Amino acid sequence: MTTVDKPIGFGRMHRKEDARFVRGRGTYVDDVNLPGMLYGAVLRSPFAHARIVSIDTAAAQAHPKVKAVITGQTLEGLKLAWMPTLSQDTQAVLATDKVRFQGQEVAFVVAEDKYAARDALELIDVEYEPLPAVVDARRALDPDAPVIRDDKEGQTDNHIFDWGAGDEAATDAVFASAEVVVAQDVLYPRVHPAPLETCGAVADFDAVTGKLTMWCNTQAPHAHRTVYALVAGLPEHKIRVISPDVGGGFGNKVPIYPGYVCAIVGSIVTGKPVKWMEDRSENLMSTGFARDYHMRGEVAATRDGRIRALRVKVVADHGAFNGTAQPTKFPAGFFHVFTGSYDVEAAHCAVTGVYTNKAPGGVAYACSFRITEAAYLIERMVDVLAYELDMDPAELRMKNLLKPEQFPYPSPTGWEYDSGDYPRALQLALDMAGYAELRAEQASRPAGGPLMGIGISFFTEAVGAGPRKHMDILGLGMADGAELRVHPTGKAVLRISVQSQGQGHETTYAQIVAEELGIPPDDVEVVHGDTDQTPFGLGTYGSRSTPVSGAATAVVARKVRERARQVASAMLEVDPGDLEWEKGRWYVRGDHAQGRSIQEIALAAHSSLELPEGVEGHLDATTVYNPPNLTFPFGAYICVVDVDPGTGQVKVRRFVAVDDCGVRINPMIVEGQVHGGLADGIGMALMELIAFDEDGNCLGASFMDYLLPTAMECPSWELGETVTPSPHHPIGAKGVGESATVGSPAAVVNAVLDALKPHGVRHADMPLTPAHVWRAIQGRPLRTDLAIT
Ligand code: PCD
Ligand SMILES: [Cu+]
Repeated sequence: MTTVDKPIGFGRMHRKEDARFVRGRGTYVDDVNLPGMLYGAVLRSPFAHARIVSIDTAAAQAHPKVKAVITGQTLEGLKLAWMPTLSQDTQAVLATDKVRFQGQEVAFVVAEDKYAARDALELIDVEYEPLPAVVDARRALDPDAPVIRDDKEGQTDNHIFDWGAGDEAATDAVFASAEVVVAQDVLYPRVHPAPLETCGAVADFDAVTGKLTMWCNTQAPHAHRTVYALVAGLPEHKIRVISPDVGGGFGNKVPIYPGYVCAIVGSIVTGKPVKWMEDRSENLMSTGFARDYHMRGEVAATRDGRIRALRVKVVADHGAFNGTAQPTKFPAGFFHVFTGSYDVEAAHCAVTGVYTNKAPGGVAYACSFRITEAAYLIERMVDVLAYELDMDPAELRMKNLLKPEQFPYPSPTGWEYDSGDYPRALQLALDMAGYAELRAEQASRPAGGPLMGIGISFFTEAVGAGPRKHMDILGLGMADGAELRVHPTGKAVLRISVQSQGQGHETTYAQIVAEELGIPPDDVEVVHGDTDQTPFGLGTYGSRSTPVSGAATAVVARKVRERARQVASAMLEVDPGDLEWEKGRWYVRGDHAQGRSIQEIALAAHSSLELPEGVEGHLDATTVYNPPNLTFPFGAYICVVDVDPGTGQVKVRRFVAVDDCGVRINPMIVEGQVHGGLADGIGMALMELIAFDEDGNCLGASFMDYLLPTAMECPSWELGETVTPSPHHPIGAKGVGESATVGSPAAVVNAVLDALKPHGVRHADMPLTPAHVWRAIQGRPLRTDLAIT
């Protein structure tokens, strides 16, 4: 496929930011070096659960290069020992009373260089009194389970919340009369977003001006600034958060971590800038994990394969502090989109959140708040039903998919899917895969030999949070601002509140301006990631940038276009109503030659030209976009695997992915996003797992144990597309950044289990490592999340 160098608008344009990235000239947090800068390091708990008896910092303080040692006690004096989480819980910045997970922050050393800071950690003497740990979420509510959050008044167990959606009575009624009911326990194990760049910050507090400048690789600079203002009591206008180039976020860089607060305190107490960068193990052990949902799904159906109702119960492991990032009203995120892409009579889910002695998180790792868990569950359950009915999983899906004429579709759990043509996408995927031939190949395999499996998944996402009426984070509404200014010479600057972590926003947002105004994308500079330079907005996660900020960009460009019309009417001395727009130019209706380009108009807007009453001059506009609904991208995925029954080794032979994200701004970038997510899916389905032993020791704290997929595990992707524009989005686009991560794990797992069908295996949990597959074939599947089974 060809990549056009310079489309004026949508198209396969090379990424503008790559000019600096491929030359190694990006600026990441760790590239920020300030005069006199000091370095911080965190002392972490070796225990999952222990009382702190004493902390002796004298020897560390005496280290010649150490400038400060901060403990929970220091912070208590500043009322900073605890901070609010994004789920209205509290989290220890540095532990005072107890440590509650292995790797928890206990002390912070500030020194002249990073080596001295790390050395001094070993000089701190902490006396711990170990306590029994809660490791298994399903045991967290046992009456004899140790209470983890005894810091919280009135908390006498490990219960966080109960939440449900749908109509329980109606669902139970359908189940009571159903011809077929299948039930299955399904685990979505704890995984980690594992961005290549770990989390970090440089805090620079200027005692003279009282201004704090915080370089931090956050996905949500404005939200962070507001929270710092609230937590530290600093005036918000005296805080500047700069999120420079970010080496991957994947939800890991949404929360505020104790290290950030410590860097700020370190800078305040030393009067010097302080850098804190975590290492790989710290990132995997202590920052926001994802999933950890213990689900029980039930399907009620007719014998001929009509899905009638769904019932789900979930125990959600939130770790030691409820630090889940999601809109306030939704403690289980958007999990209630679990009815997926199917037309069901009734559905109900009940989710119970519990504390365990594990790192806090539950971040939306490529999943728009628990949508990945939901999509995985329903797609696994459909295959369990197919197994039970001995029906072809493609046929079963076709039979139950929503029909195009049902949109906008009100779901039984309260969503309104904006648009879709599901059968078309599934048919395209089946055709691309050559489904009938694959099944024929499978049927012709001799028994006892190598196994082959074909797995299908169909997913619907709800992305673009969100309408202010329903969605906020810590009380902050989820609308996003945009400002566009066209300079006298026709070049433009767009300022947006979202922040790219590799998605290519500097290119695609310039393309949206180009599409709407006809200014070449190279002439549009996109400014983001700096709270002093950009309008307020909640940041990039949940694939919300295109649905919200992309819409804001189109709207603000259209406002500028209307301003340009007024100026053009003065230039051409005609009524504005007699002007017609074509990309980049206003012209007189009926006289195409009489017109002015957007660049000519920009110059005139800054000139001495007499402008009509009420037109102020210059060419700029601002807007705040509050989306009317989320957007609902969808897709059909087919995975083909070969399984060696002797070793349990799985090889992904082919992967067909048909995605519909509405109008594509830059198809090349969209395909790159899909490639990344498909690799993610293979990783989670086959390799990735943060496991714990019975004492709560984290067993996956390096890339030797936490296995990431590489090109070796990935086939050459086969991509297809359909385009169903979002009816409420100004350019018809839907988010896509997370689609493939949401949709692909089920396709891989369904393929492996399809291969194991001759061995009578109906279900096995991720990750399907060789050992686990081999045991499943022997009829002895493992609990994958615990090393103790
Ligand atoms: N239709 C359409 C859509 C879209 N697009 C494009 O694509 C991209 C993406 O988008 P979206 O979907 O809107 O998304 P955003 O918001 O931007 O982003 C976010 C996402 O993104 C993804 N992807 C990526 N990539 C990279 N490179 N890196 C990173 O980090 C990342 N991450 C991941 C995640 S996870 Mo979360 O945070 O968990 O919630 S969420 C997420 C951008 O550029 C845009 O513009 C286009 O073109 N078209
Ligand atoms: Cu931050």
